[in-house]
Amino acid sequence: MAAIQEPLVTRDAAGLEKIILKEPLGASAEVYLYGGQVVSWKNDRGEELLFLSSKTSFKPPKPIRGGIPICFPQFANVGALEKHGFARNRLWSIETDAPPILSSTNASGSNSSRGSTVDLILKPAEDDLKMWTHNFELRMRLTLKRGGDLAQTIRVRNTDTKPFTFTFALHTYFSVSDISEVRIEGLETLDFLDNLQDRERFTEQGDSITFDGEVDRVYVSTPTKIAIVDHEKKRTIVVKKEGLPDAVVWNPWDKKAKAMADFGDDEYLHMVCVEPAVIETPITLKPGEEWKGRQEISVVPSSYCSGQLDPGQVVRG
Ligand SMILES: O=P(O)(O)OC[C@H]1O[C@@H](O)[C@H](O)[C@@H](O)[C@@H]1O
Repeated sequence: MAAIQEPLVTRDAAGLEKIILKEPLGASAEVYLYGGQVVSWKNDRGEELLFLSSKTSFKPPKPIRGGIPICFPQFANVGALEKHGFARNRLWSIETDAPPILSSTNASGSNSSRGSTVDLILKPAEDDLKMWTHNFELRMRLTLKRGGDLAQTIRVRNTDTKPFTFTFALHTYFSVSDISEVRIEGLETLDFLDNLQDRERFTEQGDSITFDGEVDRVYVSTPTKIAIVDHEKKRTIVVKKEGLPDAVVWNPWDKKAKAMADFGDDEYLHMVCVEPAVIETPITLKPGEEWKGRQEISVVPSSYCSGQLDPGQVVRG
C-alpha cells in the first residue's frame, strides 16, 4: 500500500491558502487549490488539464475564471441568488476530521491510501444565511489518485430544521489545444436545454458535439461517462460521474469572450467547460439528510481512441 501523501499547505501574503496535492508515488502529477478552489491539475507528463484564464482574479469574493468552480446552491440564474450561487466565491476550510464517505464501490476515492487527498468544507456565513436561509455543510474531497486521475466527491448535508432544495454543478474548465479540433462524445441523441434560446428543449442530432460557435447547453439525463476528444493534443479526457445526471457544455466563443473582463479575447479557443450537474430535477434534502455527487477525470492518449471512440462504448463503459 502506498504511503499517504499529505497535502502541502502554505499561505500567500494576502492570507489565501494554497494547497498542493502530489502524486503519491512521486510522479509529476499535481493538483493545486487556491482559497479552496481547484485551479490546476497536471498529469504524469506535467501537462495541464484544466484551463485557467490569464486574466482571472484571485481575490474572493470574485470567482476564479477556470479550474473547477462549485456552483451551489444554484446553477446559473435559475433562482433568486447570484449567478451560480455563492459557494464559488467563498473561502473553504480544510477539514482534518471529515466524516467517512460511504460508498459501495472500491473506486470511490473514499480510501485515502489510494491517493493524495484533501477534505474541504464550506458552511454558510451570516451574510449567506440572509440570502439563502438554510444551514448546510458542503464538503469536497479531492483525491489525486495513483497514476494521476483526479477524483472529486461533493457532499451536501442539511443541518437545518427545515428541508431545502438546490441545484448544483462542477463547473469544470478543460484546457484544449484548439476548440475546433475538439469533440465531445457520450451526449449524442440526448435532450438538452439551450441556454441561448430561453432554455428551450431540443434533441441532439449529430454523432458527437463539435464547435463552430457559442454553445451553452444543459444536457439532461446523461450517461455516467463523457469523453472530450482533443485531436491536436492526441488525448482524450474521460469524465466519469455519479449522482450528477445532467451535464452542461459551454464555450462562450469570440463575442462573449470579448465581453468578459476576466477572460482573454482569444482564450475561448483553448477551453471547453463540461460540467457534471443536477439542474433539471433539483435535489431536496430533509433535515439531517445528505446528498453526494462525484466526478473522476482521467486522461488517455488519443491513439487509444484514434478519433473513433465508440459513443456506445463511452455510454456503456
Ligand atoms: O460567467 P460565469 O458566471 O462564470 O458563467 C459562465 C457560464 O457558465 C455556464 O455554466 C453557463 O451555462 C453559462 O451560461 C455561463 O455564461
